Amino acid sequence: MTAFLPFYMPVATTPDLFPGPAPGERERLGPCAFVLRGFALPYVEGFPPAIAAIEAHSPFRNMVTPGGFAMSVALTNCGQLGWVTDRRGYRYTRTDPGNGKPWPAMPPAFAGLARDAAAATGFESFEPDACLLNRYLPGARMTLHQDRNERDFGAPIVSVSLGMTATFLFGGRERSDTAARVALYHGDVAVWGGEDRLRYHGVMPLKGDPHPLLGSQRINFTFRKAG
Ligand SMILES: O=C(O)CCC(=O)C(=O)O
Ligand SMILES: [Fe+2]
Repeated sequence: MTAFLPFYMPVATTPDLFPGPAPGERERLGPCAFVLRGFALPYVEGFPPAIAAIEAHSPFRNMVTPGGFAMSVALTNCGQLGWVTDRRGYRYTRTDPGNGKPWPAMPPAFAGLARDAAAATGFESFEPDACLLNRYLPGARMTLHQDRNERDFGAPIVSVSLGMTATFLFGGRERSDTAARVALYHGDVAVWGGEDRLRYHGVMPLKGDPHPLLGSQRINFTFRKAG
């Protein structure tokens, strides 16, 4: 079980604007799964305008699952491929089904963050072609699932958290495996790949205090090599 212990235990939390473990810490969730605390912080200054530009082109929307339920998380995409769901299933598309146009380009700063986080956890030359943006308002959640609509499971998943703190669930290869609960704070980056690539994961209903910069929401970017 040692592989599932964090490299470093969290240190005292900062009581003010940015709660949670100190930036720079690395926690290990599995042999090839990590949380890099605060890794995104040096990159995020230009992110709010970039998100606004993506949103102006391809708004966040609550898509419907194949089972007919509207997701509580609202999503949009940037990059060559975008993840979508409707009654026909889950898949990647080159165009936004809302407007028929290609998804907005992935800003170079987003791709740079994804590459650097992947390299920092041993996944060299990660070139994401898809960036899913998830917006959680209080109460929104993501049930346990595997990310398995990508063509090649050789590339990792790089997942960036911004805004309100979330409780991330990181389970095993089977849906019934017990999931670890990991608080993800503004600026944290989770990376999982290799033998951990198909681990079940999800997010508990969002609750708690608004974030000083982003208010009452959490935005998650999930970078993938989909095509
Ligand atoms: O919001 C998160 O942290 C996880 C998102 C996720 O698992 C997904 O979009 O597939
Ligand atoms: Fe996922």
